[in-house]
Parts: sequence; C-alpha cells; structure tokens
Amino acid sequence: MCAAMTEAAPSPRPQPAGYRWLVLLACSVAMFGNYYVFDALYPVTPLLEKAFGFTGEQVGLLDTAYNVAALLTLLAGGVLIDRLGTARSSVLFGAIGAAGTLLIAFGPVLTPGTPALGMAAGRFVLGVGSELFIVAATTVVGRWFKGKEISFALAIQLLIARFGSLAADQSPNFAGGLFERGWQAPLLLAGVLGVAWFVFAVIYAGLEANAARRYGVKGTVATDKLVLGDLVRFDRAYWWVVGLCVAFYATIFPFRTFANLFFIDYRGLTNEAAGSLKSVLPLLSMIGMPLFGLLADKFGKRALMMAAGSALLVPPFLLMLWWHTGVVLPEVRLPLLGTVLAAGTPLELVLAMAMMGLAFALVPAVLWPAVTYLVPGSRLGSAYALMTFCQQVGWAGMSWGMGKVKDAGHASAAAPGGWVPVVLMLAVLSSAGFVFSFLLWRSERGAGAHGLEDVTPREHA
Ligand SMILES: C[C@H](NC(=O)[C@@H](N)CCCCN)C(=O)O
Repeated sequence: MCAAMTEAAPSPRPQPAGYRWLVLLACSVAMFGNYYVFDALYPVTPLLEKAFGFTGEQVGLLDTAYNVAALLTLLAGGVLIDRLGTARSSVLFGAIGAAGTLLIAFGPVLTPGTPALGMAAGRFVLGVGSELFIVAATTVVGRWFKGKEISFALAIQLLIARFGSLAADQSPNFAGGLFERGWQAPLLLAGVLGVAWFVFAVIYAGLEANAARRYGVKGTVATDKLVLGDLVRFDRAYWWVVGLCVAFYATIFPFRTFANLFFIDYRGLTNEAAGSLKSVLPLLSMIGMPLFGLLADKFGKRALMMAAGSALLVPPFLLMLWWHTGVVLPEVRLPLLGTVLAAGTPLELVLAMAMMGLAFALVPAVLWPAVTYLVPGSRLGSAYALMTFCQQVGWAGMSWGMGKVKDAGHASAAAPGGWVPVVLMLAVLSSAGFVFSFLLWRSERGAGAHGLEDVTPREHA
C-alpha cells in the first residue's frame, strides 16, 4: 500500500502494488520530453548563428528569457500546485511548455525582422511551463512515495529526464539529416517531443483520476488558507537544504555552460573532445542516482550523503586548473551513445569529471527527496517551488558573474590564465555548498532532527 495513503481517504478497493510505479513512469516520460526540449536548443545555436547572425549575447538571452519566466511564476505556481493538485497542474504546465516549444520552432518566422525576439518569446513560454512542471512532477513523487523508496523513485525519474538531456546533446548524431536541412527541422523534432511531454502529462492525470475513483486516493491534500508569509515560513533545516541546492546547482549548471570553452582555451582540447568530456557528467549521474537512491532508502544517512557529495564537488575545479599527469587516454565508444571520450583526453580531466559526476549523482538523489522529511505534504509544492526559485536566482547570477569575470580577464586560448579566477569562483561556491550540507548534517544529529539520517521519516509537527 502506498505511503501517500496517510493523506488519502479510506480506500474502497486495495490499490495494486505497482500502481505508483505506473504513475512514476508516466510522469518520468513527460520529464524526458521536458529535459529534451530545454537542451535541444544548444546543438542548434551554430545553425542560428549562420542563418540569422545570432550573437553570443543573443544566444545567452534565450537562456535568460527562460530563467526570468521561471522566476516570475515559480512562487505563485507552487501555491497553485498545492491548491489545484499535481494532476491538473501537470496538464496545465505541460500544455504551456508544449506551446513554448512550438513557438521556439516558429518564432523566428513569425518575427522576421527580429528572429531572436520570436525565439526568446518561445523560451519565455517554455520557462513558465517547464520549471513549474518539474516542481509538479517532483511533488508527485514526494506524495506517492513518501517514506517508501522515495530516493530510488526520484532517481529513476531524474535518470529518465537526464536521458532527455543526453538525447538532445546527441541529436546531431542520430538526427543528422534534420541538422543538414537547417535550424528549424531539429527544433520541430523538439516540438514533437514537447507535444509528447503534454500527452504523458495527460496520461499521468488520467492515472490520478483513476486512482481517486477506484481506490479513493486523493490527488490533492488539504491546504491551509494561504497566508503570504507562509510562503517562506519553513524550518531551519529546510533552509540549509535550499542553501545547498543553490550553491550546488549554481556551480554545476554554469560550469556546463562554460565547460566547452574552458577545456578548449585552457587545456587545448578540440570542441568534440570537450563535448564528450562534458557528457561524462549526465552519464555518471544517470548511472549513480538510482544506486545512491537505493542506498538512502535502505540505510538513511541522507544528510551525510549530501555532505559527502558536496565535498566531492570542490576538488575537481582545483585539479582541472593545476594538475597535469601527462597521461592521455585512448578513445572510448559505447553502444548507442557513440564516443563518450575522445582520443587524447588528459587523464586528470577525466578523473576530475568523474568526481564531479559522482557528486552530480549523489547530491540530487538525496537532496530533492529530503524536502519531504522537512515540510508537510500540504506544502510540498510551495516548498519545491521556493527552492527552485532560489536555485534559478543563483544559477542566473553565477552564469552572469562568470561571464563578466571571464570577459574582465580576457580569458581565451591566447590568454588561458584569464580562466583561473572564473574556475576559482566555482571552487568557492561549491565549498559554500559543503558548509550548508555540514550544517544540515549537524542539525540532523541533534534533538530537532527530522529523520534524514533514519530509514523512515518522522511525523511532521
Ligand atoms: C531535479 C533537478 N532539476 C532542476 O534543478 C530543474 N529546476 C532545472 C532543470 C534544468 C534542465 N532542464 C535536476 O535536474 O537535478
């Protein structure tokens, strides 16, 4: 019987054991589409430069449009999820996201004089649907799996989602014909996946409705009357998790944005080798997350795992800057994925990325489920939305700051030293993440612990 039954009406019929996994599958396939459409833009940017003369700043603005939309809507959207329920919210945000994806593919044609504007409008609409859908999907897992395989379930959802990112990264390989046709065809493929995202959101909502009808499982839980101050009134431990979330993702995501340039300028890698090296991150994360999720469900020790993961994130930046083994590796190819490591990649960079990949598996596998231990189910949507809001602020600020420091230091292949302060910024921020996780671990060892270190959650006061 599902743990979410504590928040449900008495069940007229027993719910099949596998039902919550079916719910998870539908939600996760929708997340695959969601992550694909977000990342599908990047391999197309060279074609946009060629077709419309997009500048680097214009490409950057496409990301900013997404971040701004998310920031403007996340807080109200989180409350909406708690009030409307995850099923209706998912369909709503899936529909907005799919519309955004199609607008990205048609935007430049709709605004012929200013193609970047049409596309930015699409990214804005996508930003509204995408981040709120992720919040709703995370809340679904939190409510259906709380106290029962939650870390594993969330890891499976993220594994399928990150496979969407990986597929988008690899799209020039498996959909090379579309790329030969120009910028629009690959974005139309993303549009198809955007529609698939919406379709699976509807399927998930159907499963919720069926569960309510046949098994008496409620999709929504009673929320108290909304008081504005409640939006930010959470336990201190919640804020340590938010601090870690901000520092961790504001390190990882901006690093992924600048990684190609850094590896090319600072270490002389080719663009192909840099891209392959970068993809070690999602790959290791996909493999490691379910394993760490299982470990957390079986042994608890979630705060300790977060501390270990965030500690692992610090050394790679220092190693990438100053460690030279002189050893280079041969090409590594995997079935389906093709080249995951180009010939001649330096060993120390692979080791650094492997450490970072482990951190990218360990921390997300326990960080998101941890919130269900810290806030009541009725406020889970708001809690995730607030955390994502803070994450977006950190992510956007750090990307902008790194770009500024890079420009100020004139970092380039001719002046690789300009990269040192940029990468040191990442080392400092990842250390801050470790401090937050240490504070969380310490508070979970005291009298006010929430059970993060235990196998099963404690009841909320
Ligand atoms: C679960 C977490 N997701 C996020 O952090 C999202 N707010 C941003 C995802 C951006 C790529 N679509 C994760 O992926 O670890």
